[in-house]
Amino acid sequence: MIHSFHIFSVCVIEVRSSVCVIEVRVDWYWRGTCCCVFNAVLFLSQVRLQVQNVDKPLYRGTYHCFQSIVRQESILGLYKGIGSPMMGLTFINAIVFGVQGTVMRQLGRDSPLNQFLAGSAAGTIQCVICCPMELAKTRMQMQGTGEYKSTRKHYKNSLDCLVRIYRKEGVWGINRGMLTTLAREAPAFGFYFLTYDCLTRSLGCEPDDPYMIPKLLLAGGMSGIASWLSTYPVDVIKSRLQADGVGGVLQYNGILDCVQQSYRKEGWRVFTRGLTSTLLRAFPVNAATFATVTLFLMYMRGEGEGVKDCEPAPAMQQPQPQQSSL
Ligand SMILES: NC(=[NH2+])NCCC[C@H](N)C(=O)O
Repeated sequence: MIHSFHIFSVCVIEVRSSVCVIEVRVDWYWRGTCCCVFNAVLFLSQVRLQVQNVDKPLYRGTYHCFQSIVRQESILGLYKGIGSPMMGLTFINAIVFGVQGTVMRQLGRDSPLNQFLAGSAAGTIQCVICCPMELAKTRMQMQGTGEYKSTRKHYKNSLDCLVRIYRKEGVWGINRGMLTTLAREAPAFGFYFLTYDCLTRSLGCEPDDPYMIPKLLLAGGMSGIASWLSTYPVDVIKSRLQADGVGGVLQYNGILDCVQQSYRKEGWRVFTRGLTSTLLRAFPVNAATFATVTLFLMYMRGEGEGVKDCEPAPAMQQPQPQQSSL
């Protein structure tokens, strides 16, 4: 059910205050499952490499990380922490594309600055879900490894993790890392939509173009990579702050202390830890996400098959009220 919800979220677009949903074909169910599993497995190596203790490193790189996890925690170890993204991504994607479209309509003019501002607004609002979701994911992924071995069975699952943190630390506790999440997501989503808008315009993604879908996939994948590269160092600090305390001992006294300790111990390279697996994941996941949403919006604008006389619009332009017929 959660897998279909995941694809459902990419198809649920807020259009003119009415939510329209297209039929989700069965084969998209399995694409959603693969997308979520691919997402979670690469998210796992990203966090493990970002947070591991440099004095006693467990992993030498992305591939060694996969090998070690399969050998020490079985193939199921790769799916640690999959629960929270499976639940959270449903609502995050729906919020992101709904808010971005609404803000673009409010801003009126489709310009690069407005694309960046609308994306930043979407990235800021979705942090309400993204921060607790990534806190649970990070803690589930880190428990039972390295110096966290003693916490092997501390949390039963992602929901149990959030409930325990809430009972012990209240609302502040489940929003640990919110400042760094906002510092990462607001600019990242601005670049996410700005890059996609610029690339789809320069590639000329027109409905009657035989290469439209490959161009949409390329533009979406590059937008995901550009957005992660834009604020990746902030993501490393966020992961370290959210993992802090899993073994019971708090290592950092806040964001600045985490930055200073990390840089002092490991140099500037610390801010690229886990970047390979992040970029390996960012391209296909965002290629699929943006292509699906764009094709859906084209369908809603009546630019689909057989409709040739309409004026091609920017890829992410929302349909006019009279076109939203669902
Ligand atoms: N932190 C970011 N780069 N956010 C923008 C991309 C978000 C996208 N849902 C992904 O997970 O790749």
